[in-house]
Amino acid sequence: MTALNESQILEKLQDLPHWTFEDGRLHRKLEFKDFKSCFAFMTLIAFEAEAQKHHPDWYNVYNRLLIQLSTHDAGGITENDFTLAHTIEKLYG
Ligand SMILES: C[C@H](O)[C@H](O)[C@H]1CNC2=NC(N)=NC(=O)C2=N1
Repeated sequence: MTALNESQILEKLQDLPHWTFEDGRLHRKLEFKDFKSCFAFMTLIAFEAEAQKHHPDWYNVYNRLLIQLSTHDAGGITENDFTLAHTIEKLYG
């Protein structure tokens, strides 16, 4: 899958108002009630990531989660990142 250029990325981000494009990755910060609900959500994403064969880079501190999406194989952002980002938004509700 080919990497999208910056204007394509910014256009697609219009549909993802909580996401930003930083340091070559799509970023989303999420906050939960506590660690348990955060980790439960990470588990949901993990199963979706397996199904999509596309996996997030992420960083968790207690109830906070930073998700950073990119396509390692393409060295940039691809449709796969946007598909996973939309899945994450849907699951977060
Ligand atoms: C073979 C396997 O599908 C690939 O290595 C997948 C796995 N998950 C992946 N996830 C992400 N974020 N980028 C990739 O390039 C990638 N490649």
